[in-house]
Amino acid sequence: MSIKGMSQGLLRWVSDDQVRRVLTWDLLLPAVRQVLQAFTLGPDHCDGAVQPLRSRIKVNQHNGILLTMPGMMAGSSMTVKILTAYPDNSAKGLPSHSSTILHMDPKTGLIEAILEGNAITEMRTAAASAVATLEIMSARDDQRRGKDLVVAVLGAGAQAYSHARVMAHILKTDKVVVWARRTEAADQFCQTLQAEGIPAMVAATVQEAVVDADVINCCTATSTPLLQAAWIKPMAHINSVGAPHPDHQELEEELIRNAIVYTDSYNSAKNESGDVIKSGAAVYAEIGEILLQRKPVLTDRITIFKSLGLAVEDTVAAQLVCELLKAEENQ
Ligand SMILES: NC(=O)C1=CN([C@@H]2O[C@H](COP(=O)(O)OP(=O)(O)OC[C@H]3O[C@@H](n4cnc5c(N)ncnc54)[C@H](O)[C@@H]3O)[C@@H](O)[C@H]2O)C=CC1
Ligand SMILES: O=C([O-])C1=[NH+]CCC1
Repeated sequence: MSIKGMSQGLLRWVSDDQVRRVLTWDLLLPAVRQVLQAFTLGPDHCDGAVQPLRSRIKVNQHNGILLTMPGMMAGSSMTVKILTAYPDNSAKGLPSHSSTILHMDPKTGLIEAILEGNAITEMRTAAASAVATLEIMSARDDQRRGKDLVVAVLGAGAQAYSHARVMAHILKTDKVVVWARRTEAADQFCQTLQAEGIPAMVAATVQEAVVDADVINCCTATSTPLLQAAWIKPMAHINSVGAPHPDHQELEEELIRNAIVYTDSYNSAKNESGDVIKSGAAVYAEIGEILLQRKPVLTDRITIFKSLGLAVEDTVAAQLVCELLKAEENQ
């Protein structure tokens, strides 16, 4: 849909449904791979991304958080995402996260599009986990010897769904084990995945879900550690997307301290990740450094991708969606 806007011409309005219709993993994964590298290259490189640490307002009265996330890709596209996270909303039947992305033309500064940001947030976060997983698990190929992988997904919210879907898309798996606090939510999640042809099954406990897993996706809104070292196979890989706040944790301290820790952004990890800050764990590399071959992939222990979320992931996803919609209109 378009509306007459301040930008003289037509201002595009893009809904989450439109994003879900046009954005595919095959288009998004290479774009997110590129943006993880651009982020590591940084603002002084001609192909680099510009992204300050996001601003964060705690709404203490209502247990909420307001994040503003500006980002620019090498002078070619820029966005600001405004996102609120209100975990208590779920009990009221409201979405826990709500976001909008303003997409601007860097040549003029004019706003070209306003996008609902929920579908993009779900998909680009899962895409970043997928890029990290592929990079790390392909370095582990020897240990797997071509066997199907067991995938675990913890949580049954927006991120859990997108992570289950992207993992089934990128990995050879015959078992996706899901766990959620509420049994009905886990059952519903499992049935939805099965209907999409994903071999899902429900586990009764976190331990049961992760004990045989090669790839674990921790996608809950917990603020206290959920995942324990003793339950996890020595060569497992963990994508940890929850606990993106300095006072939240989803990983037992011993687990993250003894693992090889990758992240999307050192700056975000040291300022925003309770898992990193409270445990004092060392972060080995940004995934961008691995993709740029600045550091080797280390896999001799449990590996963790600690994801905080990059504004420039939203930038490239929004840009891609706008291009796809324009192309559709010009057909
Ligand atoms: N790293 C990143 O880029 C991003 C991270 N996030 C974070 O990922 C997490 C999940 O996000 P969404 O799926 O969008 O949220 P959601 O509200 O849709 O789902 C949250 C899930 O966690 C479960 N949960 C809540 N408290 C729990 C607890 N104490 N123990 C176990 N399970 C619990 C809920 O029952 C639900 O299944 C949140 O912490 C969110 O802030 C969200 C977007 C991007
Ligand atoms: O990057 C993102 O959009 C978010 N990270 C944590 C909550 C939302």
